[in-house]
Amino acid sequence: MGSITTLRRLAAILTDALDSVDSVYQKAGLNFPSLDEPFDPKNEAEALRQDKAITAAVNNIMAVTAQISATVCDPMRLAVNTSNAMHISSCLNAASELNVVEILREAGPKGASTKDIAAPSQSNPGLVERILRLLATHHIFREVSPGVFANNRVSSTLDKGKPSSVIFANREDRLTGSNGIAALVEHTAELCGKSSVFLADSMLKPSDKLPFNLAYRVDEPMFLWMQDPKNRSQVSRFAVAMQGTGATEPPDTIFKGFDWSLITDNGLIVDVGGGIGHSSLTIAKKFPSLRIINQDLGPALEISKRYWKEHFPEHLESQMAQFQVHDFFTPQPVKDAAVFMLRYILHDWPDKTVHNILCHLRDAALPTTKLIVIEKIQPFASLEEGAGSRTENIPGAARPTAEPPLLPNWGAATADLYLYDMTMHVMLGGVERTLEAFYDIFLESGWKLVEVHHCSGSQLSHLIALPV
Ligand SMILES: C[S@@+](CC[C@H](N)C(=O)[O-])C[C@H]1O[C@@H](n2cnc3c(N)ncnc32)[C@H](O)[C@@H]1O
Repeated sequence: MGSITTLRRLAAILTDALDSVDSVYQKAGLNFPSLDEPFDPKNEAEALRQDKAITAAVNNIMAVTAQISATVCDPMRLAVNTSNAMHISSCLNAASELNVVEILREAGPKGASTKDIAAPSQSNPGLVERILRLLATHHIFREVSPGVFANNRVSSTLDKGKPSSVIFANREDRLTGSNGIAALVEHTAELCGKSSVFLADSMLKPSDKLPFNLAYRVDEPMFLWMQDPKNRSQVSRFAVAMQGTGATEPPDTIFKGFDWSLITDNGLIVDVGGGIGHSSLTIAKKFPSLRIINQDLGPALEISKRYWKEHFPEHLESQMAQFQVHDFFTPQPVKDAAVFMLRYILHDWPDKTVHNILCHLRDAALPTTKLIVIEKIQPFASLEEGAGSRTENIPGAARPTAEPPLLPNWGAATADLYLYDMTMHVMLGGVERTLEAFYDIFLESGWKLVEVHHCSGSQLSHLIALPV
C-alpha cells in the first residue's frame, strides 16, 4: 500500500473511532473529558470510558494518531527526539518531587507563576518554567499564559491529595494515602530511569550485572537492596507505587478475570508477594467468607498491616486476614491453599528464578489448588499466526488483533506493556512473557495452564493453572 493510501486508510479508521466515541457520549448526554480540566475519577464521563465501544475506539485512535505521526514526521527528527525522551521522564519526576501538582491544585484554573511554583522548594524559577513548558508541550500541565501554569487532566493524576503545606512540612510522608500515581512515576523515573541508560553497556560488555546493578554499583537484586535500612523510603514508595498500578486500571479489574465466587466459603487465598495487599483486600471485601494470607518480606508487610487496618479492620479482627513474612525462594509453608495468587510477581524475575518460585508453590499445592497469575501477556508486534499451537486451544486465550494497516498489537495504544518489559529487565532481569512462555515455564514447574481471562478495559490477564 502506498503511503498516501495508508494514511487515508488510517484517517478513515480515526473518523470511524471518533464517530463511535461521539455517539456513545451523545447517547449518555455527557461530554468526553477535556484535556484542559483536572482529572476527576468520580466524573460519570470518566466511568463511561470503560464502555467496550469506547475502549475499542480509544485504542484505534491512539494507534492511528501515533502511526500517522511516525509516517509523516522527518525520520531523523523522530529518531533523535526518541533518544531525548528521557528528559520527559526526568522533568515529570522533578515536577512530582517539587509538589508542583498540589501547588497548582490550590491555584485553580488560572494557574500560578513559576516564581510562586518554585518558592516553596526554593528552586530556580527559570528552570521550573522550562521543565513545565517541556511537559506542557507533551500535554502534561497547561501554560495558561507565558510563564503561568495550571494542572490539566494528565498532570492532576499525580496529585498526592494533601495540602501542599502538609507535604512540604513532612516530606517523608508525602506519598502515603495518595492514589499511588506520583509514587509510581517517581519510582519509575528515578530508579528505572537511572538504570535504563546502562542497557547497551550491559549488553556490550556482558557480565552477571544488570543495568540496575551497574547504575547503582551494587551486587544484590533491587528488592534486597531496598531492604537495607538506608533505602527504607524506597520500600514505602514502592508499596504505594504498586497501589498506583491498581489506580491505572479500572477499579473492578480484579473481578474481570477469574470468578472468585468459585472458591468455597472459608477457602484460603495466599497472596504471594502481596505487597500492600490491595488486590486480596478488594477480593475479601466482596467475598468476606474467604481467608487471606498476605506473604511478603518484612518491611512490605508492616506497610500492608497498616493498610488493612485502615481499609478492612473487620477482616483482621476476625483473623480472616493474616500476614506472614515469607521469602518465596524458600519452601512454601501454607499447605491448604485454595489459590496461590501472584500479581505482578513473575514478570520481576528471569525464567530460572520463576521456576524456583513456582516449584515451591507446586510442592505445597493440594491437587485442587489453583495457581492464579495476574500479569500482562506480551503480544507480538506482528500477526501471531502459528506462534503457539500448544496454547491455541486454551479456553479464553485467543485475543483480537487490530485491523490493517494498524500494527496487530495496536502499537502505541499498548506501549505500556513493552515499556514495562524493559523496566523489568533493567531492574531485575525480569520479562513480560508471551503466552507461550508462560505455558512452558508453568509446565516445567509442575503446573498446567488451563484457562486464560483477559480483563476487559485493562492489559492484565488472569492465567489459571492446576498442578500436573
Ligand atoms: C511488583 S510487586 C507486586 C506486589 C503485589 N503483588 C501487587 O500486585 O501490588 C513485587 C512484590 O514482591 C515482593 N518480593 C520481592 N522479593 C520477594 C521474596 N524473595 N519473597 C517474597 N516477596 C518478595 C516485593 O516486596 C513486592 O511487594
